[in-house]
Amino acid sequence: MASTLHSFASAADLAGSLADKVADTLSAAIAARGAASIAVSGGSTPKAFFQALSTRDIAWDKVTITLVDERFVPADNQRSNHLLVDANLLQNKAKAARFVPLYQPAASVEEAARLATAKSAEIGIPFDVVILGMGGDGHTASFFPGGSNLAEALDASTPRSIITMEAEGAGEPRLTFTFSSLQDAALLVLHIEGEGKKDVLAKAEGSGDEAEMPIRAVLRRATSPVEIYWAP
Ligand SMILES: O=C(O)[C@H](O)[C@@H](O)[C@H](O)[C@H](O)COP(=O)(O)O
Repeated sequence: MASTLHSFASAADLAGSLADKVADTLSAAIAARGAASIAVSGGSTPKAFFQALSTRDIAWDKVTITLVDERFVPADNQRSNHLLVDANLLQNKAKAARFVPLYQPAASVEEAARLATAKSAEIGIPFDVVILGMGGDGHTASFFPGGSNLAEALDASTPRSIITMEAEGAGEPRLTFTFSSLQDAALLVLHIEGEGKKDVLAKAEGSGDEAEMPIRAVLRRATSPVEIYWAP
């Protein structure tokens, strides 16, 4: 599917503009069906965007927030994406939103994925908003090159679910929504910052296997247009 690049002079300008766009999309969903959903990424890039979005005046009590992926660590662990969202997005007006975690206290990451899949089923499909990031290796969500379940994660026929992923660059075992769960969001955003990530994007947009740079699956096969938000 087509992608559109939205370039901004600064990260602050991007954060404000993306917060406005997401708030408008969530409000339109609430107006249409009384509810809205958003799945966000972790990492370092989205912090300013989360803080800007948390101040937007929308019916947050009608919004469900979840994560596109999570490290298999509890929410009090510094590596937790839940902790990042709690500290930066579930603040201010957005405190009223419902949050659905991916991490589940379970004997194994596989059992946690089964529990998380069951809990996420109540969110409804497709997501109204999905915010993806991208690593320097071309991963997105927890679709890492060489990942233990990468083929299953990227297969469009894999049912919408949360699966596990282990990979050299991932740190802890991961819990990740599948490509099929994310790729048809009403608003599908890839949020990247810095010249380095722009170079990675240019390489990903070129030829090569999806397995080498899994973001390619989104850029090439997502049914929704990909809105790329970039700032230096
Ligand atoms: O759990 C995570 O780390 C994210 O979901 C991951 O996919 C992230 O979006 C990229 O790794 C980019 O991370 P940065 O924004 O820190 O570069």
